[in-house]
Amino acid sequence: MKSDHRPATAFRLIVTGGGTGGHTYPALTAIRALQKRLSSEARALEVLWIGTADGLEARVAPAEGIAFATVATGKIRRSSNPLKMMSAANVKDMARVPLGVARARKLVADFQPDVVLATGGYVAVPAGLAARMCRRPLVLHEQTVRLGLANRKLAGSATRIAVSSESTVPLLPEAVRGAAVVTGNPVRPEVLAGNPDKAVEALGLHGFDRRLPTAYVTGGAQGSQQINNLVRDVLPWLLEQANVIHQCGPDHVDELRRHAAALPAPLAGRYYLAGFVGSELPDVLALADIVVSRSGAGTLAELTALGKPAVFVPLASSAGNEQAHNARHLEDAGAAVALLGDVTARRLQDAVGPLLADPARRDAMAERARAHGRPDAADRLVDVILSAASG
Ligand SMILES: CC(=O)N[C@H]1[C@@H](OP(=O)(O)OP(=O)(O)OC[C@H]2O[C@@H](n3ccc(=O)[nH]c3=O)[C@H](O)[C@@H]2O)O[C@H](CO)[C@@H](O)[C@@H]1O
Repeated sequence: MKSDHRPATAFRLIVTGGGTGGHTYPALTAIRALQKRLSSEARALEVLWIGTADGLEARVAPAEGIAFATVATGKIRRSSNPLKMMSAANVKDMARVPLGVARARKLVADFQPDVVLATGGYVAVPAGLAARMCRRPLVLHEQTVRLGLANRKLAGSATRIAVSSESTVPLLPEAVRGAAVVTGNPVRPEVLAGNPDKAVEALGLHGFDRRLPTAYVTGGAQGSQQINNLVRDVLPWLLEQANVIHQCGPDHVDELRRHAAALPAPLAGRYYLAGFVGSELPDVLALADIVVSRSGAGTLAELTALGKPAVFVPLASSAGNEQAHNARHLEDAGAAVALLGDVTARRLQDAVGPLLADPARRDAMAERARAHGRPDAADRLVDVILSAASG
């Protein structure tokens, strides 16, 4: 018998963005949330991710079974010195931009997406421009308070600009403000579902003293030399009162391990070093009573969605000093401690010590952090994508 029910056509999405975790994970989370929404309507999703060969997205997308294509991009190294801006590396990279746009244009023309979603990072520029050339709806997602460089370039071409904070809207150029929608910054759902005991098992943390609080120290995907040095300087003191999981960046593990070899036995058992925390991240966050961290937008979205007391050591050279802004914003809300300016080991001790000693203070801070979380950000971004597709 002939059925009247023809399968609805698949929704076709091109995602572009990446480089760091801050641009990659929101894209991944949006894809998964869109998939879930569409499958509840018995509709399929077809996705193509356009990224760079050496960014985090080149590992994340294929691991999730997402079709992945690369384009040449121009990574412009910012400098206040105009001579440095014209460095050989910058000039060479700028020359690659037209190549990237041409390739992206072909990819977009062939794939015919319903929407192109750009989540920032310099790779987003060619595919974003290609969306406009091929007259496909372009949705930008911005994680930070001020638009990043790629999103600034694309803002004039965007159908919608999804932003993570209300305070972004007045900072947008007036001509594009009408396209802004506040969604929040999507957090991977698994990050919100960690289990502390699993972290102990998976990482073999059997030397941890569970009567003590646990501190998770993280410098972002590459690690932070500054945070590593600070922690190294206070390590014996810190381990007297806490277990410590220290994510230090893949390039710094050996050096820190050599340093830790001098720790006496009970303290050494309470110290766990990792270059990068992969699938265990949710469980590590669940185990953590406090977090010492850079204040990138992705990390902040996760810590506020979870409600974790944090001590932030912002990256001073982040674009527009946005990490300092992020950290100060949460400190003003009583949800974190922000160590701005010159951070010494003494300042870190003075910030971390009272928190480790006072569970009630940690709880109050966690509560205030949670008030800033937006666990529904992925769903809101899906609404924006679907509405952009329907014109
Ligand atoms: C140096 C730089 O340009 N930083 C920017 C970059 O941050 P960057 O990507 O470095 O940092 P974010 O805090 O935004 O995101 C890091 C992500 O990686 C995850 N993670 C980290 C370490 C680890 O071992 N395992 C792991 O999974 C974190 O949980 C988080 O999801 O993009 C952010 C969002 O646009 C900006 O706010 C930052 O200023």
